[in-house]
Amino acid sequence: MSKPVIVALDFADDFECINFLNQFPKDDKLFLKIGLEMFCQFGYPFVRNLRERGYNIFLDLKLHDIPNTVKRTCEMIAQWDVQMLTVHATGGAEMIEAAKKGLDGSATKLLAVTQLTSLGQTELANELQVPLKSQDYVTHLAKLAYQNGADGVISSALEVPLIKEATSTNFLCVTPGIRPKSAQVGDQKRVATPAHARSLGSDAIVVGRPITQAADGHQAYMNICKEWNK
Ligand SMILES: O=C(O)c1cc(=O)[nH]c(=O)n1[C@@H]1O[C@H](COP(=O)(O)O)[C@@H](O)[C@H]1O
Repeated sequence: MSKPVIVALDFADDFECINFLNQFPKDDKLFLKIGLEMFCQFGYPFVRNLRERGYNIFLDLKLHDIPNTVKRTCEMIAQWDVQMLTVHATGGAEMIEAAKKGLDGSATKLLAVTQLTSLGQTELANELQVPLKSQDYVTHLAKLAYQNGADGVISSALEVPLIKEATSTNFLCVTPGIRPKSAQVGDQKRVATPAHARSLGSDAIVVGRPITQAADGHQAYMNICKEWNK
């Protein structure tokens, strides 16, 4: 699969979401992220519906619980034929390993969220009381995820070269916090443009509002793809 631009479907209702998708040509097999907002409202039937329409799905549930609970949840999700699933790396080694075991036999890639892109160095130090530089914390969590069977991580694009060096070039780095030059940064702290993310070695970028809230979502998507694939 070529390196995808994953569109984060953070919509308040499914009608708005389907209208958004209808702007795209039918044969444009998008990679879509279903996150907590839509999953909490529409659940598995919504995931199944989009899979049946031929979209690739990144199910972003950011699981974070005791190993047994996460394993059993992953066993269920393993039946859903989604391409990617997230857990929080801070759930620890045993939890990551349990998640991977739960997905056993499926093609679903397990991605561990490191430091959310909405958290910067100040929040890490003051709120979370983590006495590390952001890049070291992210790299540490990526190594933990790698050593315990995850297929990759979610990080900002800025940490990708360090993660690849500390793990493997094949360890997937999927990066949200993407903002084209003209876009508003909003609640994101560690951001990069599509072109910068590409040059840093991201395997896929996740983009929400710069596409979903654009006046012409399809055009915004095309512009980002063009910059990403340059
Ligand atoms: O796991 C994620 O996808 C995620 C992790 C992270 O660290 N930062 C982050 O922004 N995300 C998700 O990526 C998307 C980014 O959306 P925009 O900020 O609108 O582009 C949202 O759906 C977030 O839930």
